Amino acid sequence: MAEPSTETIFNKPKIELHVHLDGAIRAETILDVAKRRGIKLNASSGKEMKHLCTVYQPVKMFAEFLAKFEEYMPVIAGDKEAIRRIAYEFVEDKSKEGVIYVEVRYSPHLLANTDVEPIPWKQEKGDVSPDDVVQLVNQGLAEGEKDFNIKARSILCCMRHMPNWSMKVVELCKKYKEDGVVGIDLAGDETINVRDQSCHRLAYEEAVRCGIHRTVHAGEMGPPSVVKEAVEVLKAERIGHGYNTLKDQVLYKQLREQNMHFETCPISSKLTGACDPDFTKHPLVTFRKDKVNYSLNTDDPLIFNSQLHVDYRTAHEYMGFTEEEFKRLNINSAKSSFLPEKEKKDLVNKLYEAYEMAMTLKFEQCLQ
Ligand SMILES: O=c1[nH]cnc2c1ncn2[C@H]1C[C@H](O)[C@@H](CO)O1
Repeated sequence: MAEPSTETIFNKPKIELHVHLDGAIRAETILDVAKRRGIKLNASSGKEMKHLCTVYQPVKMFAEFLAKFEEYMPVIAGDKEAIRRIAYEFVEDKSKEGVIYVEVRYSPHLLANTDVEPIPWKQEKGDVSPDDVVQLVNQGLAEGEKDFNIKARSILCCMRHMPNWSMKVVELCKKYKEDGVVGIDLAGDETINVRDQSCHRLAYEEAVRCGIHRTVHAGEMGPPSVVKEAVEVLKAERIGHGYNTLKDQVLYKQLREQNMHFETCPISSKLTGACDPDFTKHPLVTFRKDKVNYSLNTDDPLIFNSQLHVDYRTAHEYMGFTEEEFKRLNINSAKSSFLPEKEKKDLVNKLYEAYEMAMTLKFEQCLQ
């Protein structure tokens, strides 16, 4: 199968709802920060660094993909300047891809080196707490918004294997609700056996109680039961990936009727081994045919050595997506964003204008 070309396929304003900040760092920045901090790396150029971080072929085990973060997270974590910088540069990179609104996600704990148990990435104890991380990311995103004329909001991740972090995550979502944090997520390996998931559940219950928007990584590697649990127990409003929902047709029908939003990431899904590498067999083909509510996203562009236009081109070349369908999915993405209602409406109208569509078009019509 030929690789998709790099030409931009949908050169219009786009929305991205599923991208990990720590999976979207510039390779050059990692090198630069490592040099400043005196951290030795097995790479001496941006190109070599990128090579170290990239997954080129579908991995056999999801853990192989997650292990890539170990190559560079010790460089960025615990460094205030680096954390602010990656958030700022992220906004610049997204603006260059034609994204006008992005929701970027990360685990505050995985970038901290104090008030986190255990301290991640074998770091020494330092002075950057999960709370500091959120403030630094907020600053970087806000500066980027000003300089690059795009809107950037964030989602804080709980991690599947770290239920003891989850209550702090929801507390941070509450604390920074007016400062750019729009939702909570549950990321990591869905297939691992965590004995006691009750802390995730309690965190999500608190999120519901406080009006914090909720998404959950589910049905990427895990079975449809994980999706069901995400919706029924964790009250997820969107599903991260969700491909395996198709293996339970009753659940799929129910979620379609609910207009559930699926945050799909085609390139990611091939390289993590979540989906058949033949894109003509991708779950997105079915989602498209059924006019489901979904977005197109990069997930971890550093690790997949990719950019958003590659996902769009893949959808066009292998799945037959048309310009009209790209418009439709972006409008649905805007409508499924975690922005407050008024801002959401403004964003949707901005897209209608950019796409030269009638402003009065209703959501229901758009879904047809
Ligand atoms: O595709 C993914 N599925 C599940 N977890 C993921 C994926 N991409 C990144 N993560 C994890 C690793 C990151 O450190 C964490 C927070 O962004 O989320």
